[in-house]
Amino acid sequence: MTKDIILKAEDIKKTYLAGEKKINALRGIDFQFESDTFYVIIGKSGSGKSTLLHVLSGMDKPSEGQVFFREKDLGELNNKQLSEIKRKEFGFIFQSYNLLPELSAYENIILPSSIDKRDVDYDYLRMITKSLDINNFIKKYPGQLSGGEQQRVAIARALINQPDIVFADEPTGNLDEENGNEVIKLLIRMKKQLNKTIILVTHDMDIAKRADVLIKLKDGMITDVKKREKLCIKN
Ligand SMILES: Nc1ncnc2c1ncn2[C@@H]1O[C@H](COP(=O)(O)OP(=O)(O)OP(=O)(O)O)[C@@H](O)[C@H]1O
Repeated sequence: MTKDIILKAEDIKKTYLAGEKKINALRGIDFQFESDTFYVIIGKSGSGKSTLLHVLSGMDKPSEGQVFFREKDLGELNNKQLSEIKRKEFGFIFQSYNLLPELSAYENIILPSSIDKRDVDYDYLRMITKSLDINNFIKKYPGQLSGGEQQRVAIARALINQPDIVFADEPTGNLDEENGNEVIKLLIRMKKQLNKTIILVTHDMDIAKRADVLIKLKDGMITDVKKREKLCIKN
């Protein structure tokens, strides 16, 4: 079965200026991301992983090259159109969870819908909170939750608007091994259940082994791409 191309990077370059010095964080990235696939981007510190995730997700602009979400060139969109895509079609998960401490888990989860003044789809909400096993602490506040529980709430929040793509930047970076594994298991389960594309950045080789497609970055360039058949590991 052929899958849709959902996101496309064409000759992406990103240069930062640090004083007089030019840093070539991305040096020509070409890649097509398909729907319903778990991508892991791996590489050493400074190889450009976070920069690539930021550019792919419209959080930052490339210095050169184009990013297409479906047929739309993100660089051609105005701020309003871009924020709409980021709110409705993309979900974000960060290492630091980024939950609002004064809101309960439930209020944090539905926040993206409230911001958009959208009705919450309660059947969908029930399905994701059940799958992520959140219901027994849904009324608690982030300060009352463990790191793993907070990250599960953050995953539910990233999924509430039923995005096509979830971008995750080191989502297990603040978790111990057991909770980190649980979060990855849940992300993979949500991907299968909801047919999402996940693009995840990590240093962790154990997570990398679970990717459908593993992308290796070195010095701002893709040096290797491995598909699951070749990874030969089952989830
Ligand atoms: N805002 C910035 N200003 C200047 N240089 C930057 C900026 N952001 C990143 N860089 C530089 O760009 C290069 C790539 O950084 P990036 O954060 O994308 O790497 P990374 O692979 O995600 O690293 P890590 O695994 O440590 O998070 C590095 O040399 C970094 O120092």
